[in-house]
Amino acid sequence: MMATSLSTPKLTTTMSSSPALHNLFSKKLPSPLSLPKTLSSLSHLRRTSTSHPHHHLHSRRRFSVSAVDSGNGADSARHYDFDLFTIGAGSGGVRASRFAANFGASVAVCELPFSTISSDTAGGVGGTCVLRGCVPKKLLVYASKFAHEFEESNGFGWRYEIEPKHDWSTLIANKNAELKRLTGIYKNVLSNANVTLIEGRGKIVDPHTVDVDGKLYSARHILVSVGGRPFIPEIPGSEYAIDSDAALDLPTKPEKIAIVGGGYIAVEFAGIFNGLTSDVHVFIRQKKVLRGFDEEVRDFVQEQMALRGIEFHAEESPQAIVKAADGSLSLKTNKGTIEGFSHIMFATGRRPNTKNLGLEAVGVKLSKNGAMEVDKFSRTAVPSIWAVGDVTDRVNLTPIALMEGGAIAKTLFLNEPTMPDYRAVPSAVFSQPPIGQVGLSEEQAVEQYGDVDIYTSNFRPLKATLSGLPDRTFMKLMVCAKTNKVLGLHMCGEDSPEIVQGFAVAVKAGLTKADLDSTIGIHPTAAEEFVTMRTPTRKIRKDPPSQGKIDSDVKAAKVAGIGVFGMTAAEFPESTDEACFLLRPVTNLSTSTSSGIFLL
Ligand SMILES: NC(=O)C1=CN([C@@H]2O[C@H](COP(=O)(O)OP(=O)(O)OC[C@H]3O[C@@H](n4cnc5c(N)ncnc54)[C@H](OP(=O)(O)O)[C@@H]3O)[C@@H](O)[C@H]2O)C=CC1
Ligand SMILES: N[C@@H](CCC(=O)N[C@@H](CSSC[C@H](NC(=O)CC[C@H](N)C(=O)O)C(=O)NCC(=O)O)C(=O)NCC(=O)O)C(=O)O
Repeated sequence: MMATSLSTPKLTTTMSSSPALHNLFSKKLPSPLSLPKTLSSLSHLRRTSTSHPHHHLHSRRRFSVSAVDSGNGADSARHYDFDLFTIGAGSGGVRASRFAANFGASVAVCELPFSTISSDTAGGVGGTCVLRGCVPKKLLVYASKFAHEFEESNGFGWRYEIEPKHDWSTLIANKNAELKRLTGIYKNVLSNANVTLIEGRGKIVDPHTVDVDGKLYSARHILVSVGGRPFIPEIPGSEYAIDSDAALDLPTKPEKIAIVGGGYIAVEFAGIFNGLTSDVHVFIRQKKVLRGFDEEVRDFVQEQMALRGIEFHAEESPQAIVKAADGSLSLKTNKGTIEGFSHIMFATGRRPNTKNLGLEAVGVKLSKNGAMEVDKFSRTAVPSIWAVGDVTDRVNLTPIALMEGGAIAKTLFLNEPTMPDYRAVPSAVFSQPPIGQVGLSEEQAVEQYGDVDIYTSNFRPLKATLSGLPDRTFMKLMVCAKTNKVLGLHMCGEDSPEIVQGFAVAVKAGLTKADLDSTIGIHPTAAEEFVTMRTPTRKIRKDPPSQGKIDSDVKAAKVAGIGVFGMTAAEFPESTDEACFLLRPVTNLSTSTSSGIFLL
């Protein structure tokens, strides 16, 4: 999976609203009271199966044929083929389906046949993350990193009799074999959970019926988890462009590639192809990459990538692609034409995969970019139809789809109405060097809190002293001047995703700067910098202390709670910090333009 974007808004404390955040928070929740009464019978069955694990299947059957009012428009006397029918076996769909089955529900999931490239007729169990996103991308990142490591090794005394050569076809064949293994594993995961897998294209024909290639299946609940697809803007010659699906499965290595876009996918693939020794040009319509990320991190990563040989073309928008007689491609932009590309890749965002699913006909509401609109429990306007993952265009990341899928299963089949928790979502960009981050950027922290202490460390890592390469590492903390809470923690440098995952636990648990100061470093590591930053690089104070406007706002928030669009104070986290972390994920939402919290 890849769940979604960088058109990230500047957060404000006003009522200005991000469409995506609005989606996330403004929907009126069908009262938990209207959740299926079947929940109580399921909960009973679950207890039965817990005490007698081997009675699990028996329990499931009894549940699936039970005729109980579902409170979701289901006919109480009706028999359904399944309690849950899931369309799409990606991260969110697999998670929801197998958890629901473990909770005693009878579950089917339909998915298209396996292919490395998605289309209207091909997909595969595992979905975007496993087959066309996170996993193959990371494998290619691993492949490409060796080039830098070979270079680093020289300063440590390594000599190669011949230059290491890379064999593209070995990499792609091994990667594809791994994808086939993984799709097999995911099929087993489903069958071990007693989920029925149906191969084919699902289309909703009524609120309780799915048509899979002409065969009808009825279900008490339908879950749509079909993900998204790469989006290429229509410009003359766009048929010559490749997207990320194709870029992960090219028959030959690009000699010279143009990558259009400055988001996650663009910077990750720029690193991949650069490491594998292609000549890489990145075209961004902004001044710099990764809109929505911390400004210093954006500058730093772009500078480091440029030092490794990637050429950035800032403020250049694509206008046309022309194919020459020799097969080479030219990219025409607002600033001129660059010739001689073997490949032109567009990494210009992804769109929800909602075409031809029958959604609008049954009353499901779609947003302007085709995303399914859902409430805080991932339920659509049609009470029996639910959606999770990238198809809802909330926070388009695999772990979020997993969380949403797990929450649905609990809500429907464990009698535990569960809202996904979007606070302090950490994320990484597997650029080279990679980025890890959790919480607010400096810009967001200042916007939300006013008085913020910024700690930064920009250093030459130990490894670079002998490698002689110009590699540096950048780390940054945003600390609330009033509460001492760590509002944001960012790192760009080797291993930063691995390092930040650990710190994200602490940030979610309410990490303060004092906690960091009292922690002993592990020496010598890059990570120890986070516990040895003693002096703020700068202290930002929005108002003179006596005027105290921000002070009183923050106090008000603490006393009265915080609202985020449609959420009531009761539903919302009590602390200001949590509210701001809740907003953080919008940096991953492609359609957002602005967002905010308001104080009650
Ligand atoms: N490591 C991870 O967690 C990863 C996550 N993902 C997920 O996948 C989603 C899709 O990634 P990605 O495709 O990079 O999308 P993003 O939305 O992150 O970035 C799209 C980029 O394309 C630019 N762009 C959009 N339209 C045009 C256009 N018409 N002409 C020129 N430039 C354009 C945008 O510019 P502008 O900034 O001006 O809008 C932006 O730089 C991400 O949102 C992310 O959540 C993907 C890969 C890895
Ligand atoms: N994190 C490790 C392991 C990677 C990993 O988790 N690999 C996955 C495949 S890709 S990842 C695909 C993704 N899985 C996950 O994200 C794993 C999630 C975590 N373990 C958890 O339980 O939350 C997913 O779609 N999950 C659906 C679901 O869990 O229901 C796997 O299944 N490996 C088995 C194997 O190799 O034998 C790494 O990066 O090295």
